[in-house]
Amino acid sequence: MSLPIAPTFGTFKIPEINNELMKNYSPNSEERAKLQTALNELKSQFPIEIPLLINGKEIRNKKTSDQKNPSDHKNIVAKYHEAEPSHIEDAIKGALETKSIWENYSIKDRCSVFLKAADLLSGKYRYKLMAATMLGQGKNVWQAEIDAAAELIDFWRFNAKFACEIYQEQPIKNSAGVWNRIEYRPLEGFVYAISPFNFTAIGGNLPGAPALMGNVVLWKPSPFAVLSNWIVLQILREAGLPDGVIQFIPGPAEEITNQILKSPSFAALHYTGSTFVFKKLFKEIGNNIDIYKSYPRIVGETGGKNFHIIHNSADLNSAVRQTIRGAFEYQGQKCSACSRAYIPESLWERFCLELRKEHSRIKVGSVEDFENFMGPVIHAASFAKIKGYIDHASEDSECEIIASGECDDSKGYFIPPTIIVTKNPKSKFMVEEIFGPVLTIYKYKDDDFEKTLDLISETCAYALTGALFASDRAAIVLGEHKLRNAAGNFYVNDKSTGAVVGQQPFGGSRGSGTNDKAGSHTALYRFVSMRTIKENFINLEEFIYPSNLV
Ligand SMILES: NC(=O)c1ccc[n+]([C@@H]2O[C@H](COP(=O)([O-])OP(=O)(O)OC[C@H]3O[C@@H](n4cnc5c(N)ncnc54)[C@H](O)[C@@H]3O)[C@@H](O)[C@H]2O)c1
Ligand SMILES: N[C@@H](CCC=O)C(=O)O
Repeated sequence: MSLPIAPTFGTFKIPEINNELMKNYSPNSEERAKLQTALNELKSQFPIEIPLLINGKEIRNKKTSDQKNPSDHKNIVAKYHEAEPSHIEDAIKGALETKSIWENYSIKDRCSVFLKAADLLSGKYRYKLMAATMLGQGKNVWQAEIDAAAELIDFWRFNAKFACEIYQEQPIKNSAGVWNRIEYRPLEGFVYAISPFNFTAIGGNLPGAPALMGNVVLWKPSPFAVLSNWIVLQILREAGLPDGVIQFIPGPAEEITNQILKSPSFAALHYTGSTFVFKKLFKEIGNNIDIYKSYPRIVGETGGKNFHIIHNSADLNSAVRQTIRGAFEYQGQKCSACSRAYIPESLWERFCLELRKEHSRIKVGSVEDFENFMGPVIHAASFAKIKGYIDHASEDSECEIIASGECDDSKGYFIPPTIIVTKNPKSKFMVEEIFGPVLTIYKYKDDDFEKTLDLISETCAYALTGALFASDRAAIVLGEHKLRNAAGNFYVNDKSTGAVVGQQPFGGSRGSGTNDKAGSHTALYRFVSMRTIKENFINLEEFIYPSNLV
């Protein structure tokens, strides 16, 4: 393809951007019927073969791996081809060649690709991508709608708006005879995006956001989300994304990453996943620093140990229901999931009673049965890890399990929603990210509300999300103040999950990430390198300053 030197005769204004309207999938609704058809169609094609995509070419390698349906692990959703070193080499070379083409697309053209992709997803591909997310990643209908439809559409549309606003941000002063300008250059080199299994939207955003800003990207999807991520890429291609802008390279994470991080042209990491892996990559990038042409940007959103604190002035019924949603939706596999809760002594009996009552209404099972509030956890290792925590709690003298059920992996990886009461606020159940449907609660004395706020902030290494439930304004003021650094997303009388793009920019600090806020201007700034241009219109006729005169 030749270089599209396309002058734009105008400064264009992006169409008005709003959040995608959620569909509700109630019985007999049109959307429920369409989703059911998409599920049937997709299942009839299993296992779907997924190639690598490098420079627009689909590559089928001898080495493949399977992505399983976590609701029914004998059911293979996809067989995906794995990248080898020669593919990574080609992907880097091809991306760097494409760079000079893509970065010459105007912002209008780059935005148009993503806005069109959002419209394709809102209509033509909505149910297909939801079906892939349900069957491949174990989300029920509601969770799939939130993620694979609404959130990804919002990421693409709002990022386009933010990008246009960033471009408009220009120096506020010009001296006489001078025009100062700021250019938002894409990074020199390529961006490496590594995405997690748990959000199809994050899969689409990690390579999408840097690409929108004019970068070329190598994208390594999670092995447990390859199918949905592949469909995301097809949508972007249909929307006009040129070949080579996003190279799709599933495969062995460590080998692929080691090779990529040794390239002198590595310019940025856009990562979402566990804290452990992110720290490892951060160190590796540091160790390789002399190799790189520029200092790489490192953007990482990682784990959480998110809290709910209930003040004795809270609306108890609402706090209980928000806690059920926050802790157990998508089986607690949101980085934002509530996994520790602090309840005042005066509300303890009623809170526990209500919590158990609501817990008994939770249905767990295959995501194809729309009645189920919870589906499976993602894979066998996750099942074993979470079950290990529950087994441990059942033997721990400081713990009591007040609600649970049978862990059953005979067909799918099903873990019951589990509520543990602990006497030890620093026990592993209050400190470690379990990433499953396990909520641990701790009783505090009403008079110790302030001390409990300090305890929450000091308990663990994470600071992603948290929620305070209270009607007493003084308690809200105190909580907001004392928990300032305990969560990057802080909610008052709402659950710890469910950030919406354009409304609650998302991310945490401390061990939870670099807090660059997915779905915001800030995240996009990380993928540009500003150039200041000063143009002088007045010729200099004398170099001596008045102060040099005697
Ligand atoms: N803060 C956020 O915004 C956010 C959002 C979603 C998920 N998460 C976190 O992600 C985790 C769950 O997702 P997951 O199970 O996919 O995480 P994970 O860390 O197992 O995997 C994330 C990605 O890293 C890759 N990876 C694994 N080992 C690697 C290595 N040695 N080198 C390079 N890449 C490697 C994986 O293949 C995957 O693509 C949780 O900790 C959760 O809190 C955080
Ligand atoms: N942004 C999502 C969480 C993403 C992490 O898994 C939320 O706010 O619940």
